[in-house]
Amino acid sequence: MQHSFKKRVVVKLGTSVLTSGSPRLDRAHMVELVRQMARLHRAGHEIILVTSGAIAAGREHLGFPELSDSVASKQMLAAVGQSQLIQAWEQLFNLYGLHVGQMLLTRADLDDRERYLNARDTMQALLDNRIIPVINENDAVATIEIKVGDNDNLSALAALLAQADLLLLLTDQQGLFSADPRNNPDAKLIEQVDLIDDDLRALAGGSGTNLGTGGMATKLQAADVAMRAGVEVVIAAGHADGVIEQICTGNAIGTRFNAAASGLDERKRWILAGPPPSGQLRLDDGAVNALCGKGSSLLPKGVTAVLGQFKRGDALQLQDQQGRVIGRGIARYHSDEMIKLQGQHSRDIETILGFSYGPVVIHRNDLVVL
Ligand SMILES: Nc1ncnc2c1ncn2[C@@H]1O[C@H](COP(=O)(O)OP(=O)(O)O)[C@@H](O)[C@H]1O
Ligand SMILES: N[C@@H](CCC(=O)OP(=O)(O)O)C(=O)O
Repeated sequence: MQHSFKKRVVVKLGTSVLTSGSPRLDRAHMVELVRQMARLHRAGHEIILVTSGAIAAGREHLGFPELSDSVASKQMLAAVGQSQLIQAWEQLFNLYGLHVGQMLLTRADLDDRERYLNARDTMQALLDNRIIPVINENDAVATIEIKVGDNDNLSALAALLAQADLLLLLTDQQGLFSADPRNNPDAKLIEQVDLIDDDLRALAGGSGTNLGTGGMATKLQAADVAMRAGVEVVIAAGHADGVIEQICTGNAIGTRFNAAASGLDERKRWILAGPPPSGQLRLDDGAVNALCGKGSSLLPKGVTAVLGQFKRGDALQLQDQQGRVIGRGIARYHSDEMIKLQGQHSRDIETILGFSYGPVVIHRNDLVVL
């Protein structure tokens, strides 16, 4: 095996790959995937596994019980299945003398900066000790409000948390096609993507089965976040021969999303990964140019509208006059204060509010332009 440089790789295995489309975990195929990951690990790469399949494994372990479609039933299946799943991974990696460490995450663990840093430190400690982090969403306890909701987006967040070089989204298709190949036999594989725009998003449908969550749509969301943070992304078939090794050694396979030229620093990765926006700011053209072109901070003068209720420290979405999203940032002022400051000069902040947290409403260190 030829390896140009040692990579930190997040491998996301969808339910579709782990069950091979059947109602059971396909343990024979899991062995093959572990063999590839273990070989890469031995060659010096660092592997982080994001595994789906807890709910499928729970169903299988309980003998396919007749259950209602309630959240509680799914949580019960996830609780049973997650322990089956982690045992399977532990046993399989043990065959190669490797240990795994389980990290069950929810969005709440990543939104809060303190908890995000804790999770990052745990991941780093596992990797420093050559242990394979095995990640899934904490489905057994996570309610809809605090869930990431799908493992594609969760794996992108894991890639940001770990500052990975590469994210592999392995699924039951060869990659992203010009239409869902399940209903469009003429659909063509898209081999290379430099920019994810609305036209591309329109091609990506939901899951074609009731096993997977999110389909290609969530894979594109994940790829978008990861590539902006400087992580290369490949969507490929989990059953293609030696797929993980092939991708890690640079072979063209599946759909490759080129990473943005420069990665983001640690705090900006968290802004991108972390909190869903609590509100929006609409900006005038001058402010949009200053942010996008010159990397400036946002001054109150450039804000034309304040939408939503937010506190100082909350994440905000930034839009241009046409409502297009141009970035994300952390608010320096409360929404009530921001309303009073919009369109005003920075030197008047103290007079208007009776205090000041400084002349900018979002500092450039707290800002990610998309
Ligand atoms: N443009 C597209 N290209 C490829 N697959 C697509 C596309 N649009 C929708 N899909 C569907 O996405 C499915 C893969 O996602 P999903 O079922 O969530 O699997 P996983 O368990 O691997 O996450 C495919 O089986 C396919 O039916
Ligand atoms: N966390 C869930 C899987 C959620 C999910 O996104 O599934 P998939 O689309 O198959 O990657 C589970 O372990 O069953």
